[in-house]
Order: sequence, then structure tokens, then C-alpha cells
Amino acid sequence: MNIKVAVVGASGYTGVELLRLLVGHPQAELVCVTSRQFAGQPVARVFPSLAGRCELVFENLAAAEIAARAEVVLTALPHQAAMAVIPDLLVAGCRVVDLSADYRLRDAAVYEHWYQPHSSPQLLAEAVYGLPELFREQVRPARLVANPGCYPTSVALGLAPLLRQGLIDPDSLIIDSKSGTSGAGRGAKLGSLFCEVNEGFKAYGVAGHRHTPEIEQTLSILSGREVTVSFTPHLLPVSRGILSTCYAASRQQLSTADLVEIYRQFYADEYFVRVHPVGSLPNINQVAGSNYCDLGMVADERTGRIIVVAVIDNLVKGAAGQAVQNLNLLAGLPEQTGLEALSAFP
Ligand SMILES: NC(=O)C1=CN([C@@H]2O[C@H](COP(=O)(O)OP(=O)(O)OC[C@H]3O[C@@H](n4cnc5c(N)ncnc54)[C@H](OP(=O)(O)O)[C@@H]3O)[C@@H](O)[C@H]2O)C=CC1
Ligand SMILES: CC(=O)N[C@@H](CCC(=O)OP(=O)(O)O)C(=O)O
Repeated sequence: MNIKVAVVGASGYTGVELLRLLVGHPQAELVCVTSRQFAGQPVARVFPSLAGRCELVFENLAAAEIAARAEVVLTALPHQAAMAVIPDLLVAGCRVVDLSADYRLRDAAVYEHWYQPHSSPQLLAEAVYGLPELFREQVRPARLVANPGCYPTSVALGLAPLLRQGLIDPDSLIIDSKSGTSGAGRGAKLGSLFCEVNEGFKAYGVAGHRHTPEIEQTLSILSGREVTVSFTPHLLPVSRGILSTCYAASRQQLSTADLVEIYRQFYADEYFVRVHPVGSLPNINQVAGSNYCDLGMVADERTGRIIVVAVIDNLVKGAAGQAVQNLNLLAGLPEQTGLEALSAFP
């Protein structure tokens, strides 16, 4: 039997990406999609890319109305708006995969420092951080899954093998990330205008981006001790893609061939993580539209540093694809169900 799924906030970039993935999912039935501004309009009229594949009409529904139809709700709302609806969805009996940042941080004080007051801090202890490659067994029985942020997904997968095995100094981490502009969402913003982004390239959020505590939380779990990082995001003039370059001081003499072997063993059973061979590094264009995270690594024997390059599609492995991966875990389905598509290269 198909699992009944609702998408709340379906008119945004991650929302429409969820719809694209779910209309092609063999065991999910999309039962309702919400939007305030497009309520009453057919999905296929708002998003012609879905014409012929989605008969639904956008609705502006309360939690109880959504829960009457859906078993699992994927919330693709901005942070703060998400925590305004999720407690009601849980009370009404739904399981929730939340794409926002509202339930990712374990500590309410940390959330409140980087975001705003939390309206349901009692749910933070229950929420499971939905990075399947690292926390799969916790996701399966969860009622509330906090889908990771896009930058933190690339960084955690890029550094996990080294931190879990104590191969790098956790105090030495520098992370330099670049994101496509769809990461900023579909809302009209000056900084997302074509002329602001096209042919430009800039750093932003330096020493203060809100993904810093989320990255530190996961890297601390992997290291077994508190970790702080220097994290600098940059805005790329492309629609999709994140490339994170992670620098760490090596604790051992390792060659690039050793590193590739360590990563291949660590991710041997992972469908969505692909490790490049020695001498080859990934490009965002090889994962666009897919749920893959591709990794390449180099041991810089001259400086004693290890450099790891991770690429994902921010809307897929960084958001909607990972949410469907989590949905599959909740439903007891093979994790790659509905997510096997490769990138459309070139
Ligand atoms: N874009 C990305 O690459 C990633 C995004 N995320 C996170 O996913 C979530 C969605 O992001 P994204 O799709 O980019 O955002 P968008 O701005 O593109 O879409 C937001 C959606 O939420 C609805 N919405 C906006 N404000 C409110 C509100 N106050 N109450 C109820 N509904 C609201 C909008 O629809 P309407 O106004 O019609 O109701 C729209 O459907 C965010 O939390 C974001 O941080 C996570 C990882 C990556
Ligand atoms: C390019 C761009 O603006 N990216 C967004 C991050 C993407 C995202 O959605 O992160 P959350 O899931 O944590 O909200 C930003 O820097 O805020």
C-alpha cells in the first residue's frame, strides 16, 4: 500500500522539488499540497514542469485537515513558520520530516542565539537529525525528523570518515563552501536578483552564518568532543549546487591513495555517496538534479593538511531528496526508492 504524503509549503523551491520527486515515487501518494499565495490554483498551472503528472490544487489547510489525509507530512516552510505548525501535526498523529532548521539543534539556547525564541523546545530532544548515512537507525522509528541543512550535509559527509577515525585534528577545521542561488529560496530578495548574482561571486555570513552551530553539532558527535569550525559560505551564479572544500590538519602520514581507500571503505554500503579516484575531484554539474554526494580528497604532504571536496545539489541531497530518503526510512522502504535518477549532464 502506498504511503500518503502531504507537502506543506509546496510553492517554494524545495517544495516544488519535493513534488518533482514524489510524483515519480512508486510507493508514495501525494494527497495534499499547501500554499497561501497560490491556494485554489492547480499545481500544474503554477509549475508547468509538473503538467500531466500532478492533478492536485494548492490549498491553505490547517494541521487537522492535513492530518486527516496524510500519514507523513514534509514541511518545506521557512524556519519559525515551521515550528508554528509542526506541534499540531504531531498531536494530530502525523509523522513529520521538517526541511527547516527549527528542530536541528539539540540545545534550545544555541537555537535561540542563532535564530529566535523557540516555541516548542520540548520537541528538540525527540527530533532526530535526518542524515541517513550517519544516523539511519535513529531515523527509522522517529516521529519528527529534522532534515539537515544543505551546507551541513556536504560538510558532515565530507569529514565523517576522518573525524570518526580520529585521523585529523578537530581544532584545525576550515570549511569553504559555495552555493547556487536556489539555496536562498524563491522569495523575492534583492540579493537573489539576476543582476546581483550573474557574473558575480561573493562571500557572505563570514564568521556568523547560522549553519555554523549545526555543522559544529554534527562534527562534535562524530569526534566525541566539542568542535568549532571556521565556515565561510559563498554565493555562486548558478541555480543549483553546493561545493564545500574542507581543510584539516592530518594526525598521521597518509597518502591520497590511503585517503581514497579510507573513504571507499567508510561509504562502501552507501548508495548516495560516491568517492572519486586518486587525481580526480568532483564538479557540481555531475550531481545536479540527483541525490548523490560526490567526494574527492587530497593529502597535501607538503603542508600536512588533508583537503576534501564535497559536492551535492542543494535542493536534492541538500533538501528535498534527503527528505524523501528519510520518508523512505520512516516507511520501511529501500532508501533509494524514487531517488535513483542521475544528473542530467551536461
Ligand atoms: N533552498 C534550499 O536549497 C534549501 C532550503 N532549506 C530549507 O527549506 C525550507 C524551505 O526553503 P525554500 O523552499 O528554499 O523556501 P521558499 O522561500 O522557496 O519557500 C517557502 C515556502 O513556505 C511558504 N511560506 C513562506 N512563509 C510562510 C509562513 N510564514 N507561513 C506559512 N507558509 C509560508 C511559501 O508559500 P506561500 O507563501 O505560498 O504560503 C513557500 O511555499 C526553509 O526552511 C529552508 O531554510 C533547506 C535546505 C536547502
Ligand atoms: C545561498 C543561500 O542563501 N543559502 C542559504 C542556506 C540554504 C538553506 O536553506 O539553509 P537552511 O535549510 O538552514 O535554511 C543561506 O545561506 O541562508
